[in-house]
Amino acid sequence: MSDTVLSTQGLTKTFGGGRSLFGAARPAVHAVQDVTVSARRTETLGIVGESGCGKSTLARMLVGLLKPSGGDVSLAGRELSVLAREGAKALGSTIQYVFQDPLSSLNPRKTVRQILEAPLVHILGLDRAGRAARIEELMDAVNLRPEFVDRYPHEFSGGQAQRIGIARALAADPEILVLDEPVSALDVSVQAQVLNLLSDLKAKFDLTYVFISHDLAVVEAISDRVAVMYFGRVVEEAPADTLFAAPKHPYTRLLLDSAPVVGRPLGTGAEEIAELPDPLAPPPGCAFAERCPRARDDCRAAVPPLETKAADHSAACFHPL
Ligand SMILES: Nc1ncnc2c1ncn2[C@@H]1O[C@H](COP(=O)(O)OP(=O)(O)OP(=O)(O)O)[C@@H](O)[C@H]1O
Repeated sequence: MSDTVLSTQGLTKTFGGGRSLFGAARPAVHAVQDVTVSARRTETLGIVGESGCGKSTLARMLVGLLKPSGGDVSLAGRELSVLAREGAKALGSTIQYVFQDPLSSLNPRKTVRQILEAPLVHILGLDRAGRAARIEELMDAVNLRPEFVDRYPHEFSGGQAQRIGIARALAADPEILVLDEPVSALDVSVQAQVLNLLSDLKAKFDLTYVFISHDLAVVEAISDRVAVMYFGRVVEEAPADTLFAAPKHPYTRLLLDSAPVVGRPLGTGAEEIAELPDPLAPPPGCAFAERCPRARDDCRAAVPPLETKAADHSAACFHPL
C-alpha cells in the first residue's frame, strides 16, 4: 500500500540465549515474536498490552535503538537498516522517540535551547539564525512560553517537561513519532492536555504516531488502529472503534473487562492478568491458553497465527469471539 509509512515484517527480539563461555546453554527471553504491523500516513497506531508484553522492546526496535534478532522494519518506504547505515541524519529525520519519563530523558545540565539545538545542528544542519527561528516555532508548537527556552529541565512540571520532550522529537522534522507511554508518568489532569497537544501536532505536521500504552482508555482516545500485544506477540489488530466495541480475542475481552474505566466496572480477571507464562520457557501453544475460557486442546499444541477474522480485523486465536 503506497501510503503505508511504517511497517514491520516478522519482527523478533530474543535476549540472551546461545551458550556461555563454558558451554552451558543460556536461557533466552523471547521479548518480541513475529510482529507484523503497519501504520498509514497520518494514522495513529496504538499498541496496548500489560507490563512485560514487549511494547518497549518493539518501540526501541522501530527507532533503531535496539537491533532486531529477526524480521524487518520499513520506514517511509525504506528499510530501517539502510537508513541506520546512512547515519543519524537519515534515521532522525524519519522517525523519533518520545520517552515515558520526561524529566529523566532530558539532560539536567542543558537548557531547553541547548536540548533543542542538538538535533537542529546534527540532523538538519541549520545555521545560527535558522536554529533560533526553528526553536521559536517549536516552543510555540508545544505551547511553551518563549522565555522558558533558557531554563533547565528541573524548573518545569512533568507536563511541561513532556512538552519539551515532544519539541525535541519534532525538532528534526520527522515523519513518524514513536510515543512510548508518553503520558503514563503524568497526573491525570495533565494527561488530557498532552494528548490534545499530540492530536493538534499530528494534524499540523502530518505526523504518523505509534502510540504505546498499557492504558486502554488512553489508547482508545488517541488511536485510529490498535494492536493488542500479549507475551511478545500481537494477538489482535483492528480499527480502534471495532476493537473496543467487539473484540475477537478472549485476551482483549479480558483486558476490557478488567480495565478500571469510568462506567466500565472492574471484571474478575484483574488478578489473573498479572500472571504471565515464564518468558524463559514459553508454552508451545497459545500463551493465553491456560487462562482462556475458550481454550481447547488445539490451543495448547500450536501458536495460533494472526489471521483475518472479519473485514479489517485480525486475531491470533483458533476459537475467536
Ligand atoms: N535487555 C534485556 N535483557 C533481557 N530481557 C529483557 C531485556 N529487555 C526486556 N527484557 C524482557 O523482555 C520482555 C519484554 O519487556 P518490555 O520492557 O519490552 O515489555 P513492556 O511491555 O514494555 O513492559 P513495561 O511496560 O513494564 O516496560 C520482558 O520479559 C522483559 O523482562
